[in-house]
Amino acid sequence: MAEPSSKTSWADDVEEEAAAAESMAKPADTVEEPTADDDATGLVQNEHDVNVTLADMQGDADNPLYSIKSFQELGLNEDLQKGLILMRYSRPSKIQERALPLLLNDPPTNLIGQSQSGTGKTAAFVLAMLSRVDLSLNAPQALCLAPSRELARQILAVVDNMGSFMKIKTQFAVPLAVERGKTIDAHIVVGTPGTVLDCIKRRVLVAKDIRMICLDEADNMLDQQGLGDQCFRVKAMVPKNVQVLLFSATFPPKVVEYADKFAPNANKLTLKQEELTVDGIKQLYMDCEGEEEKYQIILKLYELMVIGQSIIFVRQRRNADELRGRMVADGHAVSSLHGAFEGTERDKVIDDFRFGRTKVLITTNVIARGIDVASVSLVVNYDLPTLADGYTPDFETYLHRIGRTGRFGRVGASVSFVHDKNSWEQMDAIQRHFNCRMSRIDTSDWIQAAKQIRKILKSDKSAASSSEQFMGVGSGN
Ligand SMILES: Nc1ncnc2c1ncn2[C@@H]1O[C@H](COP(=O)(O)OP(=O)(O)OP(=O)(O)O)[C@@H](O)[C@H]1O
Repeated sequence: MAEPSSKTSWADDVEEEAAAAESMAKPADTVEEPTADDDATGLVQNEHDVNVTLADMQGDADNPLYSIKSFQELGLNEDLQKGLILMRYSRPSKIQERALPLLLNDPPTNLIGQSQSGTGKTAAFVLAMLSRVDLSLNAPQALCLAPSRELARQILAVVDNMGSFMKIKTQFAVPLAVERGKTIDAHIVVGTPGTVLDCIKRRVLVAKDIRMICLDEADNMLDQQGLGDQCFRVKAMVPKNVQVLLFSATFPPKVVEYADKFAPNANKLTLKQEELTVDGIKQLYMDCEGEEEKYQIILKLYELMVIGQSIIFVRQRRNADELRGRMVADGHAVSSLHGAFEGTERDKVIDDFRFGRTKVLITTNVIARGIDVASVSLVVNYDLPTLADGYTPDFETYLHRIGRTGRFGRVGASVSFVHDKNSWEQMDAIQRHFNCRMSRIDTSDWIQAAKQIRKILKSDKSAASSSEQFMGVGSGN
């Protein structure tokens, strides 16, 4: 495996997980890893302030949510169909409609699935996992790996909800979540790679019946030194004929090699670079005089606007702590979340936000990917995302960050702050990379600026991407 690239603070947060798992006490009875030569949480969320006209979008052939088939036609069993009714999913999105037949076909074939943020990739792989497990066998059969505790927890909730009418047993596998001295007999295990690897090595998780392994945010995991290595080690410890699923909104060229190695001969559902952005997310920017003015502008934004829920992304943990401290001192009710928080503390912060008890969340890249809170209508890039050098723009993270709004056809806006030569260059590069244009919000006239943002957030229908289409469906394309 080639040297993975170094990433931003997101990497710090997830690598902590890896380190924590490694440091868990190892009883003598551990499983030897093959060498390289061997080949309920019941989360629900509030949806206030969100308008969506799904029927129109699902009938529009150019929309990522478009579908021509029903879930029944996709051959899902009755219990799963009941689960979908419970979750109020009436029609599959394009990625669900395309991926499910490929995933459920026999003999099982690997799949690399790409689709824009918020278009329902989770349901696609969760339905596949739930369809493949044999409930009469009380042993782990499907593993789902995600890069953060929050995302693993969210996926687990989807498995539990969708599987409500099945006698499915699930297990959360993140640091300290697996009870000491117990062997995992759950059918589906969802966790972070370090903990899952540790469970297998300690024989807490017996991997011989694993038939499916799914990586969510696969590009991010395979691209990172610690996580990528752990994912490959987990895969080396499950049966060789396992069906591998890789899902993400982004698969940058530098990761394609790892993806092909991890999921050989896969069917591929991919997007072109210019199809990656969701048009329902209006991308804006604000021109700030300097670092201090960024703060004055964020205050103004929250004073003048009534925003459903919003996420403010900053570069590092200390920036999150500082910004939160200042905003709280200035009378704003904001919370913050980053990798230095303890597990249960992290759960509380994210749950408070998910249930609408808090409205503004300041965070690092730790929740840039996958987190699904429907009523987030604004994402602020207080600091634009960069690679570890602090200068090169991190295109994928930008896309995932803004994708925390505009979920499944909803309308949302992102505002990026630019304040110096570097941030201007980064913004330019992002626009060129995605062939998109960010609109300027004039902060010298706040009445106008507030009107402009309000108009965007109030529009009741997104113009979801018109150029979206899947390419290269077929083995090994
Ligand atoms: N067929 C459907 N009908 C209605 N809602 C759906 C359907 N499929 C998914 N959703 C909802 O759409 C939202 C986004 O789905 P999901 O989180 O799976 O997106 P994603 O593609 O994985 O996004 P990301 O790239 O950000 O991880 C969720 O709230 C989910 O419940």
